[in-house]
Amino acid sequence: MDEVAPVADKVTSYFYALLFVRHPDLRPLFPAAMDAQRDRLLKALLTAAEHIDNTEILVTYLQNLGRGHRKYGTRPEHYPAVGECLLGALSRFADRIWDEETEAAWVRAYTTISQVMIDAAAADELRAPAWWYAEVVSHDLRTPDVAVVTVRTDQPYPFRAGQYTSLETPWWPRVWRHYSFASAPRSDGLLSFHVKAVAAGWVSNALVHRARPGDILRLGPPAGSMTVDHTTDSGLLCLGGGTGIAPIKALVEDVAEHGHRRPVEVFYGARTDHDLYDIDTMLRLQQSHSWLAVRPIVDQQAHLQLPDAVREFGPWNEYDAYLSGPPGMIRNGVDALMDIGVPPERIRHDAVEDLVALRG
Ligand SMILES: NC(=O)C1=CN([C@@H]2O[C@H](COP(=O)(O)OP(=O)(O)OC[C@H]3O[C@@H](n4cnc5c(N)ncnc54)[C@H](O)[C@@H]3O)[C@@H](O)[C@H]2O)C=CC1
Repeated sequence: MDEVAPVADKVTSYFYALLFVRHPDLRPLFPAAMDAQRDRLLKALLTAAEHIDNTEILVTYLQNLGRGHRKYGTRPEHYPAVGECLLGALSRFADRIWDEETEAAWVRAYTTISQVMIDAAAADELRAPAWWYAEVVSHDLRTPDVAVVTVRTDQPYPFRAGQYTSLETPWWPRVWRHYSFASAPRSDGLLSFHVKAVAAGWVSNALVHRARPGDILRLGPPAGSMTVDHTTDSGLLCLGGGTGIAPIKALVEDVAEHGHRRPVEVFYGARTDHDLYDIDTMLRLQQSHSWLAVRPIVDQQAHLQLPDAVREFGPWNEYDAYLSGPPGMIRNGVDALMDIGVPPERIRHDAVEDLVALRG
C-alpha cells in the first residue's frame, strides 16, 4: 500500500477506466459523476490494509461493506471483474515492486476480502431488503442551510440510536451520502436527519433546498457502532459539533428510554449562536431529565473550540465518550480527551473515513 498511496488518484482513475472499458455492463451501477466514488475505493482498501492484523475489526468492516453494497445492485459475479481490474491498475502503478509473489499475495487478499463481503451480503438478503424507500413527511428549515428532514420508510427499519444510514435522493441517482439518525427508534417508525447544505454538496443541497414532503428517497442499511452499552451504568460524555448533535440527541433519548439514571453530559458546539439550531430541543430534554446536562459552546463567545471547553470540566475518566461532528473536531476531540486521561477504549465516534462521506 505504501507504494500505491502517493499515486492513489492515478491508480483509482485507471482502475475505473479499465473496469468500464472491459465491463461496460457494470457502468450503470456507478453514479454518473465519479469524483467522490474514486476516493471511496481507495479509502476502503486503505482501511482494510490498516486493520489487516486485527481480524475482528477487519471482518466487521468488510461485512458492513458487503451488506452496504447490496443497494448498488452488486452481485457475486461482479467481484472477479473488479479484482482483475484492480490488479491491472496496481501492477501498472506499483511496477517497481510488482512481481509474481506480490501478485499472488494480492489475489489471496482480494479473494478473502470479496468472499467475506459476498457471504455477508448473502446472509443479509435473507433478512433485510437491499434498500428502503423513504417518503419525506416533513421538512423543517432551521437555518438558511440546515434542515431537519423526517421520512417514513416503506418497510420497518430496525436500527440503534447513534447509528447512521446511507441516503440517495431522486435528483442524484446512485450518489449516496451518510446521515446519522437524529432520534432513537420511535414508536411511529419515522426517521429524522439533520442536514447541512455544504459547498458543492449535491445531496445535502438537494435535501435542504429542494426536498419537500412527498419526495421519495432511498436508504441503505444502518451502520456504525457509536451506540450505548446498556450493560454498564457509567456516565456518557457527549461532544456534538454542528449537525453532529443529531446522533447525540438520539443517544440521550436512548438512555432516557432505558430508564437508567446515568449522568449524561452534552457539550453542543457551534460557530455562532445562530448555528445552535437544535438548542431548544436539547434544553427541553435537559428540563425533563435530571441526569442530563447540556452546555452550549459557541466559538465566537468563548474563543475556544468545542474540545477545549471539555477540558475545563470533568474529571471524565469514569465516563464513556461519544464524539460526533466535523472530522477536525473528532480528531482534536479525541486528542483532548486522551490528554485528560479518558482511556482510548472508552472513546467512540464514527470512522473519520465515513465522516467524509457524511458530507456532501
Ligand atoms: N456521526 C457523526 O460524527 C456526524 C458528523 N457530522 C458532521 O458534522 C459536521 C457538521 O458540520 P457543521 O455543522 O458545518 O460544523 P462546524 O464546522 O460549524 O463546526 C461545529 C463545531 O465543531 C467545532 N470544530 C470544527 N472544526 C474543528 C476543529 N478542527 N477542531 C476543533 N473543533 C472544531 C467548531 O468549533 C464547532 O463548535 C459535518 O462535517 C458532518 O458531516 C454530522 C452528523 C453526524
